[in-house]
Amino acid sequence: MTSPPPVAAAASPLPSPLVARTVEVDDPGPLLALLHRDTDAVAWVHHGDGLVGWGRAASLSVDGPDRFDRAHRWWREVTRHSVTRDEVHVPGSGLVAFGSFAFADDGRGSSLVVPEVVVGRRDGRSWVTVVGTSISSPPSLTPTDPPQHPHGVELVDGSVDSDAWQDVVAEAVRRISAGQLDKVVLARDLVAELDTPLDVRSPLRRLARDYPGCWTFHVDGFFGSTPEMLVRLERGLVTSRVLAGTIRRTGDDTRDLALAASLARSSKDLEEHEYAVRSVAEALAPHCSSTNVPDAPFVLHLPNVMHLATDVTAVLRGDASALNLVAALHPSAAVGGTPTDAAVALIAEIEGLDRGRYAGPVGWIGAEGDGEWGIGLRSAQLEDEGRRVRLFAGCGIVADSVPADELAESQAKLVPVRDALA
Ligand SMILES: C=C(O[C@H]1C=CC=C(C(=O)O)[C@@H]1O)C(=O)O
Repeated sequence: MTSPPPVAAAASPLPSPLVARTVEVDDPGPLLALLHRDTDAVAWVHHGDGLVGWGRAASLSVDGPDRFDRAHRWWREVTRHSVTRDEVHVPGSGLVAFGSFAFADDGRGSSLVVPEVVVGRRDGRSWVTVVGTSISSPPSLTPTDPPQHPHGVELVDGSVDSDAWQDVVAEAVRRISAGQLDKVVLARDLVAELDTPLDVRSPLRRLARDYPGCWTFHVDGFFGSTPEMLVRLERGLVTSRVLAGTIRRTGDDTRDLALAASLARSSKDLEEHEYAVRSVAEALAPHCSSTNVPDAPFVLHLPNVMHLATDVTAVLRGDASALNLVAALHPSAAVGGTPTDAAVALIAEIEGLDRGRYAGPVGWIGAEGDGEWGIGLRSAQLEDEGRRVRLFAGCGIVADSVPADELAESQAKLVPVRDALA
């Protein structure tokens, strides 16, 4: 397929009009197996369904406090000037953009990408969308060469070592006890040094296999498998899966059930969770009606940890897009804290980590404004052309938090990506 020149960036003129065509295809098999190495591969996969894509028909780099609004405006212009023929008409067919955004207002690396080819599957239907400046035929969809698995991986401390990180947590507990704030989420990183550049398809496949109930993603060297859905907007229905409050699994089912029950009763975890749910419900309120927030959380079982979880649902009022909702919701108290401003300021003051896109929104948006945006957790960032991978994990800190327990919890949250690189 011929590649139109990439059209770019915040300050540049709008991209030339795009032509998108979606056709239904036979089931192409595992979506991640269609990705080539060294392409602009993007992925968003959940229980085998989802979207993968490659190539760049258009893209936007956008940083700063108004990154979501600018991305929304750019996308609205791109879609307004595009011509789409969509024979499938399901969420994710037609023109879509993938994106990931920095956690912090001064963070870097936020972008939206419109791939040249997107392959999707949902509820037994599969499709391919081809995007360019003229109509092109869909490519044949066959599994590519298998990825090379990483070897010679060495894990070293990241920005703050584990002892120093416990001191940071203790400082946060002091600030909370002094009444400066109620909750703050503090993160740490580990660095994996590799002998040869990472073929990101390898950890992606492992993550999708081992964490099928999470959303396995990749955009521009940022990848992971997140259990937390910041917001999904589908035909006017808004859903958000809020997670906060964690207990590690032991691998013994009977013991894990007892731990799940203790998590559901833990006042420390319930408090942490309540802040996160409230932040989401309050952020959705101006955009939604009929918001439903269950009275009590359920326990979400993942292979490495269990979380307190609440599924918030609402009906969209007005014409907000998924990116507008992302702008309203980020950072929720699952990754920032309560109150938000005090928590974000404390993170910047004491965390000692450049989060990059960790804990920022990652997902996709369709031409009508529908989309799915997770929180970029259980995630990692490729650096030095894939010779280095930075892994991230964070924990909600409240007045009763114990630094050593938080360190152990962060280690459990690093397991998905660590194992995927093993
Ligand atoms: C910040 C992270 O997790 C959040 C989501 C679920 C549970 C959390 C917790 O119990 O602290 C965190 O709020 C992370 O995985 O890096």
